[in-house]
Amino acid sequence: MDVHCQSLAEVRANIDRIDRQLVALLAERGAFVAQAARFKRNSEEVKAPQRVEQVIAKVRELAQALGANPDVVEPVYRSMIAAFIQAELAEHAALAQQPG
Ligand SMILES: C=C(O[C@@H]1C=C(C(=O)O)C=C[C@H]1O)C(=O)O
Repeated sequence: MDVHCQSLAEVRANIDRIDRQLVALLAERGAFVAQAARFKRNSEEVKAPQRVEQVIAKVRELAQALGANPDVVEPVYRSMIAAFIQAELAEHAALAQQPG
């Protein structure tokens, strides 16, 4: 991180720029999470707790490698995945209502 801001406004402009990128990535990630529902038989498979722990371990390693704080990244990811699981459960229930 080599940008040294000269004002709070400059800090916030950078945060706003990054938030736009993050939300775009969340939209893309969410679309793939929704597709996962098609390949699962029940809500336990939707929740996939072993996969959650794999993702957490992976992003903690990535955080170390990329200069992020793993103790910030982990709770952010746990919260994000919990919300995605709720959306995937809703998608799974909607698919179960469809004929065929
Ligand atoms: C997308 C999946 O479904 C859920 C969402 C996950 C995620 O957001 O990374 C991980 C595991 C599951 O809880 C999956 O099983 O891969």
